[in-house]
Amino acid sequence: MNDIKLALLGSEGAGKSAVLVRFLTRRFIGEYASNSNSLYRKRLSIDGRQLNLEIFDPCSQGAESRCILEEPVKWADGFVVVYNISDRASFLSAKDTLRQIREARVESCKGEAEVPVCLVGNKQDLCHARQVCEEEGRSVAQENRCHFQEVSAAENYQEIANLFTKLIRQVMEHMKLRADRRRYSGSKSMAKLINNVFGVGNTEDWLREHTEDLEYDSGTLTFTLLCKLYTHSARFQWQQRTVIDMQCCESSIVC
Ligand SMILES: Nc1nc2c(ncn2[C@@H]2O[C@H](COP(=O)(O)OP(=O)(O)OP(=O)(O)O)[C@@H](O)[C@H]2O)c(=O)[nH]1
Repeated sequence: MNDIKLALLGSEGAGKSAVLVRFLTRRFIGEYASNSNSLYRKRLSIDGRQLNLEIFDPCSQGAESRCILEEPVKWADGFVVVYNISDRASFLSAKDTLRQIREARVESCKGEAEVPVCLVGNKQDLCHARQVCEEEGRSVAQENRCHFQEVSAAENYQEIANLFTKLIRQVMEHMKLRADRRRYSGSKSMAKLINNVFGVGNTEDWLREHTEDLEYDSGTLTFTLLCKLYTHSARFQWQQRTVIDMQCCESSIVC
């Protein structure tokens, strides 16, 4: 089962808790306690996959608020940044939060800035008092390469459910991409190791020549690769049993 961690960020009163509670319960509750950080847990199924969802709703008041960005930015796999369309200051603060997420990710995740984020303009029902036009929100989202959605936690459940579903899908793809990248670099290191230790110039030919007993396990897309490594010169025989992911092995053969 996948664990997915999301964080809601935004200035005080933007409607973070309202948006989140709408998603979790389908209800709009007028007032929320806002003097403490909250962590919500929910199990759900998306595209047939069971997920453990954790959503952090930080308190944006008092002393705790000063450090909220540092922790969620490292902890979360994806972000919902909320502003209030009838409060320009909350929009400017959301812009700044997007910038801080990008910068913090670059620092803490070795250049991996592309964490999934959704910018949300809340309180769409207050459009008579609008201070931020929809186009502005969309363009800031484009600049930051994130998804954008205007919603009203007070009036609409479906848009909020859709935006969370979209974000969770994006997070799952992002996690898969990162795992593939790790596997690929792992397989490259393995090929390098074989080259260094055994002086084999072309890993692809070498693997073909020296690999026996491939045992496929189609269910998990893994197989056991039983390598028998023979030195050229003499009777010295190596046996090494390594479980390698199918994709990993394919990329090691390619490289
Ligand atoms: N009209 C309208 N009011 C909303 C909407 N969403 C939230 N509110 C109201 O805005 C106020 C603040 O909402 P919260 O969800 O507590 O905002 P928050 O961002 O979690 O605030 P903090 O916890 O203080 O950071 C509450 O009075 C909500 O009832 C909305 O979509 N429309």
